[in-house]
Formats: sequence, structure tokens, C-alpha cells
Amino acid sequence: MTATGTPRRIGLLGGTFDPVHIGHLRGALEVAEIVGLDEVRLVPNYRPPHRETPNSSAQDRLTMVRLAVQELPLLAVDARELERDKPSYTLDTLESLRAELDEDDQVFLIVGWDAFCGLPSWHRWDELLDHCHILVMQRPDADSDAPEALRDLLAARSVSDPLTLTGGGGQIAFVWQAPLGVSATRIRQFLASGRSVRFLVPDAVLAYINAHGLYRASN
Ligand SMILES: Nc1ncnc2c1ncn2[C@@H]1O[C@H](COP(=O)(O)OP(=O)(O)OP(=O)(O)O)[C@@H](O)[C@H]1O
Ligand SMILES: O=C(O)c1ccc[n+]([C@@H]2O[C@H](COP(=O)([O-])O)[C@@H](O)[C@H]2O)c1
Repeated sequence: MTATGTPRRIGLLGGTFDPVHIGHLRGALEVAEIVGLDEVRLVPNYRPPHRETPNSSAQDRLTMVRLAVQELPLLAVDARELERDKPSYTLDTLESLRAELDEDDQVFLIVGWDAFCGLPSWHRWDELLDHCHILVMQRPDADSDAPEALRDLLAARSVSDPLTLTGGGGQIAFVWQAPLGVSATRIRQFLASGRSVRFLVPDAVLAYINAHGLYRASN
């Protein structure tokens, strides 16, 4: 519940954030504005369930996300996944967040198109929509069709206008924000080859990367 007694509308953007970049931040801001969310929480994972554990520590990734959102009132950081010493399953995160909220509060799980396409491999994925709505952010590389395993779900649960999502969860909507063709992989590659990543990450994040020698070829 907000201070005015209306239900809260909370977005969650989970990620490895290795490192956080302008694609994440613009995406989160635009989704918050387009869908009218009270806040979007960036949720760095501790142990990504589906990929190699990154070379950079969870603490470094968390600190960079904190630096990135520090002057952005609509964005916040939720560090709960770093408090669980196990694979960072999104369902666990949703269940633990739900336990803190009022029944009427709304949770919107925000995922990029690439992450959405992998949904059928997520831990107990068929339960995710019991706790939230899903907002899918388009990415410039989103040229593929949805995988077969998602077609029935999309047919049954997707709505064309994210502003029509009501209730505690169960539906899927697409959000068409201005595409930014930036990825953390590309940023790590640039840094490893000594190239600049200025303007791809916030200056405070860049200063942290430089101060700690992250992503250099020897790391
Ligand atoms: N440029 C972008 N535009 C929109 N969504 C993005 C963008 N980059 C990442 N995302 C989304 O943000 C979430 C977290 O992404 P993640 O931390 O894996 O970043 P990434 O750039 O995809 O990283 P990597 O290149 O290491 O896979 C995912 O849902 C992903 O789809
Ligand atoms: O719950 C799962 O099984 C699961 C499987 C794959 C990815 N996720 C989450 O999806 C989010 C995006 O992942 P990534 O690798 O694109 O950063 C991040 O919060 C991951 O923890 C979650």
C-alpha cells in the first residue's frame, strides 16, 4: 500500500548486471513511465541459475547497480538474492517479496525478450504468473519468434496494452521502449581489449570498474 492508501505497483528487473548498463537503466525507466509503476527494483542475482558464475563478485555487481540508480528516484535496488546462498531462482524472489506486500499490491516481473524466450527452462516456471504479471521489453536483437513452449501461454495470457493489466498477476504484456543495442557481454569485451565504455555505463559505474580493475584482460 502507498502512503495514500492505493495499491503499490512494483516492477522487478532481475539480472546478472555484469555490469549494469544503459540498456537496463533506460529499459527500467521507460517501463516504469509507460506502465505507471511506483518503482522498479533492480535485483542482482547471487548465483545465476542458468549460466556460469561471473568472474566479478556478486558484491561488485551489487555495488555497481547501487551506484547506477543513486540519483534515479523511480529506480531502486533489491539485494535479497545475495542473502540466499543458493541458485537465484526468480520464483523464490517473487515468493519472498509477495510475503512482504499487501494482497492488493501489484508485482510486474520485467524481462528482456531474450530472457523471456528462455522462460520454459526456469525453475517451476509455470508458477511465476501466480505471483506477478510479466512485462517483456523488446530488444533490437528480438527478431526471433517465441519458442514453441511459450506459444500456448502467450495465446492464453498476453494482452496488447500493458495498462490493462489488473489484479495480482497472471498476464503478459510487451513494452516497446526505444531499443538500445548494448549488452554486458559487449561491454566486458570492450574493457578486456582496452576500449572505452564511456556512455554505455553511468560514469559512477565506470569509475568503480576502473578503480577496481574489473573486466581487464588479466581478470
Ligand atoms: N539493451 C537492453 N535492452 C533491453 N533489455 C535488456 C538490455 N540488456 C539487457 N536487458 C535485459 O535485462 C535483464 C538482465 O540482463 P543481463 O544482466 O543478463 O544483461 P545482458 O546485457 O543481457 O548481459 P550478458 O550480455 O552478460 O548476457 C534481462 O532480462 C535482459 O534481457
Ligand atoms: O528462476 C530461474 O530458474 C531463472 C533462470 C534463468 C534466469 N533467471 C533470472 O532472469 C533474470 C535475467 O537473467 P540474465 O542471465 O539475463 O541476467 C535474472 O534475474 C535471473 O536470475 C531465473
